Amino acid sequence: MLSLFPDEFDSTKNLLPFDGTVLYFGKVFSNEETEFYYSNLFNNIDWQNDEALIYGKLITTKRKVAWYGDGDYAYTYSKRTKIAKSWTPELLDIKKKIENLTSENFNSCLLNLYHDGNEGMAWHSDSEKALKKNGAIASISFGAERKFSFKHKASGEVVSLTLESGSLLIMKDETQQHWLHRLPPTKKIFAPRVNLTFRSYVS
Ligand SMILES: O=C(O)CCC(=O)C(=O)O
Ligand SMILES: [Fe+2]
Repeated sequence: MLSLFPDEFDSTKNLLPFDGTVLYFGKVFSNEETEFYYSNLFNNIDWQNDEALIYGKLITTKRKVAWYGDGDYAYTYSKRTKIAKSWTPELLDIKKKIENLTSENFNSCLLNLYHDGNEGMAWHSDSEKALKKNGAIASISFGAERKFSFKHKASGEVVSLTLESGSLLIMKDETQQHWLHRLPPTKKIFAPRVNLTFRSYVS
């Protein structure tokens, strides 16, 4: 499609055809902010190797993760429990900006560090019981551009887009009930990507 404004995205247009809402805002941070947050988060976040229990075996992933929030939430993910750390000033600034842009509120953030295209995230939905039902999840990307896909659980229909550095994506309404999402691995990307998913937990 030909567009006069190829860098602008209609953040009111739902990318999903049914059963949920996904809005892509494109780049919402300036190039300077994007560079600043990328290196700040890369260097200062308390990154941990993710651990998952898969068929009873403890697996350590190459991708690194961190969890920050308002309170010391205990968060169970892949059957491992983690306690949220207190916000850094930069994470709070990002959270405020995203809350203003989306008119949503978030109380925690799961961060992912993908060192290169070999690392990704398999099909899943973010629908743990502790998450607010049908609450919005805001996904912010800094660093390498990566493809991101949704797959409808019943029909198998797939919707894909590219997540740019400095961009914001929102998943809300029944999205997590009806759609899986993933970050496919790729042989073509050699640079790291930092991803932040702001979420709302109920205690
Ligand atoms: O890295 C991404 O863009 C997605 C991460 C994700 O789906 C998650 O943390 O649940
Ligand atoms: Fe997810």
